[in-house]
Amino acid sequence: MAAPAPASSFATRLAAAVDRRGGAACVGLDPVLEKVPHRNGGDPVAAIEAFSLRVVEAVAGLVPAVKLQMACFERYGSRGVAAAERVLGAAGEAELLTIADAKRGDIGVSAAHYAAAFTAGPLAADAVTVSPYLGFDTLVPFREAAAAAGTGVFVLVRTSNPGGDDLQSLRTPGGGVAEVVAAGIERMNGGLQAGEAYGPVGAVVGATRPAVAEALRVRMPRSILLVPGIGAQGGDPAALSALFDARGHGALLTASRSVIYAEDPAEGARRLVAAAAQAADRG
Ligand SMILES: O=C(O)c1cc(=O)[nH]c(=O)n1[C@@H]1O[C@H](COP(=O)(O)O)[C@@H](O)[C@H]1O
Repeated sequence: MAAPAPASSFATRLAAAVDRRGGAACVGLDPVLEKVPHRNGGDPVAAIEAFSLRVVEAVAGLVPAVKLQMACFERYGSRGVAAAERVLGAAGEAELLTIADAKRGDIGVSAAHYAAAFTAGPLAADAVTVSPYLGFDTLVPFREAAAAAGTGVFVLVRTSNPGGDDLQSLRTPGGGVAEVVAAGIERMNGGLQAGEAYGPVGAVVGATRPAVAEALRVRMPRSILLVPGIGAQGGDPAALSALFDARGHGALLTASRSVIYAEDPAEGARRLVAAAAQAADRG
């Protein structure tokens, strides 16, 4: 028997959340012990968890989504992962959509297990980030798990870091590497459900190269773009208008350090939402 269809897709829930909060902004939870103000008696996991929960509380009701940087939790082993589970749970309860920024990428059965980890069970999130460099077949388990669960997958296409050029801009007979990845993602979103503008397979496109991001938008009309690189990395939200559709959907601007370490993270979140709303308005 076929699995029951999910109640609603990630794209639908994200669009509703963006409309509710007024802008397509995501706060990145990247807690780094040396930067968190309270050390919880020297227990690093307790400190980063408490900090993350405070940020979740501060930004709930203001932004549509949060993105948990799994590395910041996994480095502490099982206790860190347990903390990530609790932070994801708290964010979900606060009606924030959650993105597990895990950047996974592996073959066959390993990919299926990674996909299961982030769509069901204690680490389940509304979306997960993945790397495409082992080939498109490795993305299929993520797409299938996401389509079945009503969640999303964000594939790295053009990253925001300076070294993103090293591989992603290499030329191939089929175009630049990022364009080849974009074409593969576009194929994977084929067959949208009725009334849906975007499929379950989204793309990570850095804000630090707005013209490149714009060109990639055109190549992936059915992908939600997750856009890091504003704030601490210097990207300008005003340069990203073309990534949004006429309804202000289709892209999600994400920033971590500039919000969570702001004197008032709630104010940082409000500013981020306003910047995203302004960018989308001009789109
Ligand atoms: O996948 C990501 O989220 C990501 C992709 C990318 O191209 N660049 C990028 O910065 N990120 C992540 O986005 C966050 C950026 O943090 P800030 O620079 O502090 O806003 C970090 O968690 C990065 O790992």
